[in-house]
Amino acid sequence: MNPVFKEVYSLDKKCYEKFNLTEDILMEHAAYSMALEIYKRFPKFSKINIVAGPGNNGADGVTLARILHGDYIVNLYLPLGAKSQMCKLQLERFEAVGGKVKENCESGDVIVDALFGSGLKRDLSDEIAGLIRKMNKAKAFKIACDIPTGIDDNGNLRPVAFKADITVTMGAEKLSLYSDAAKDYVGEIIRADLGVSFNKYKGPTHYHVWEKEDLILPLRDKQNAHKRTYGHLGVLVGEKPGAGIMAAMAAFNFGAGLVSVVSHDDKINIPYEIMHSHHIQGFSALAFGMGLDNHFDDEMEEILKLDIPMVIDADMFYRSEIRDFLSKENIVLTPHPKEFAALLKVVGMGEYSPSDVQKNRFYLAEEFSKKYPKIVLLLKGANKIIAYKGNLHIDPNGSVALAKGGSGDVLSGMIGSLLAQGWHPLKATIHASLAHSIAGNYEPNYALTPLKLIKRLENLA
Ligand SMILES: NC(=O)C1=CN([C@@H]2O[C@H](COP(=O)(O)OP(=O)(O)OC[C@H]3O[C@@H](n4cnc5c(N)ncnc54)[C@H](O)[C@@H]3O)[C@@H](O)[C@H]2O)[C@@H](O)CC1
Ligand SMILES: Nc1ncnc2c1ncn2[C@@H]1O[C@H](COP(=O)(O)OP(=O)(O)O)[C@@H](O)[C@H]1O
Ligand SMILES: [K+]
Repeated sequence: MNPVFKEVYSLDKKCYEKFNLTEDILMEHAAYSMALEIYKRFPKFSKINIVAGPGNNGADGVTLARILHGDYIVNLYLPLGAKSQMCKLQLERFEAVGGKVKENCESGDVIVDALFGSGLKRDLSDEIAGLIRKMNKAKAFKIACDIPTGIDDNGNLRPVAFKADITVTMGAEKLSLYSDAAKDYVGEIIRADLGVSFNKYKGPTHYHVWEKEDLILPLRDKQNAHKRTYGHLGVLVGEKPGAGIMAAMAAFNFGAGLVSVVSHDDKINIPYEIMHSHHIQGFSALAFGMGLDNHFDDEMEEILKLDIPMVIDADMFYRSEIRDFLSKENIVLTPHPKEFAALLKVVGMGEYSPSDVQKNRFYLAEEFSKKYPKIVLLLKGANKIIAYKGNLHIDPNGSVALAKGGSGDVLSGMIGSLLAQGWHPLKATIHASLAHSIAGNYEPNYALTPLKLIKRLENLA
């Protein structure tokens, strides 16, 4: 688990004021970290193109040009000139070691984007947007300095962005690098430490990114147990029975001792290992909403009174009864962006389109979580966001192979399974999410199906 930050200006400031470091020292470390990535990957005298902007992101790029000059063929291009004091100073130093600024972005083995970083304030001009498109088309290894140019503080594109193979991010990882929109642009994210240990540099934060290595599986650690030791999940099945049945199958494969589907349809076809119940009593956790439509409306009051953990999904976010569940303990909600927009409307938090939700994922998840601190919210997407008590936990480990009908039903079943096994709702949601993401990394990436995904839960240990 790694802390991430909305901004690092305050952390840089601490370096100057508390640790008596200077901008020059921080910048030297920033540039040297990029140089190391080039030394590691490319032989001497490879051709390195550095496109630098007018501010301190550009200054990082010019510093890199000076470090590499003599070992590599360095082409430094400054389409907007040098404006900040540091950028001008670094340019003098580059020229002092014999470097010459080029008139154009040339072809080469590496392109470094040091145009704009955390100072990007408005949409890029047509000229710079065109330059970035050209850089993206080049057949070169692409390095973004701090943040790929064009990605703003919220992780949105303005209106294009540099498509990096690696992003060397300065001081600490920024939240904006983990938006869904940024996922196709950041490449591998590498943190550069700026002259002090990260443990000294970092500060308190509400944002954390979870890594594959953090996964905890529901491995059984004793022999003296029986099926009820591992809980009994009930899954309500309604209009589209497949959704609930897949959730039930996922829950059984992820360790629940017993799984029942609750359905009023006597002819429903369910796998042999899953039980069929007509009643909503007797479970240690409940999962519902997937394919439910308006079924179980007569029983909703009885469901509300149950004192067991619940994972609620899909169709429930369009129903006004959802409001009653938000003051309960041990509730997990798993909307995708369109369902989250519906939920925000139902609870009176505003009218948003799914694309508004995507543009403001972090903000809206955080606001919802502050308003409903008892609820664990999992907002689905390319990078899943799990919000609890105003803190955001991000799971960026999933792949596009999961973009298939039924993937979300499997996730709800997995969360329900851990809830039934007695896990705290936050822990259940984070680790079900990680397991779902890891199992969802499948090649070829068009061929994953929910049943394969469920089967792959067997190979995570
Ligand atoms: N302590 C520091 O200040 C450090 C800064 N570092 C680097 O400095 C960067 C931040 O530097 P700055 O604050 O100078 O910001 P940037 O270099 O990202 O951009 C600032 C400049 O771009 C202009 N600008 C903003 N949006 C524009 C647009 N759409 N079109 C044209 N011009 C635009 C601004 O007016 C300003 O001149 C970081 O991303 C990082 O790379 C690192 O060297 C580490 C230390
Ligand atoms: N591009 C993607 N990259 C990573 N994960 C994805 C991507 N698209 C979808 N997912 C994941 O797949 C699941 C899809 O859920 P959902 O949209 O509810 O599907 P369904 O309702 O059909 O089961 C979510 O967990 C989501 O985070
Ligand atoms: K950049």
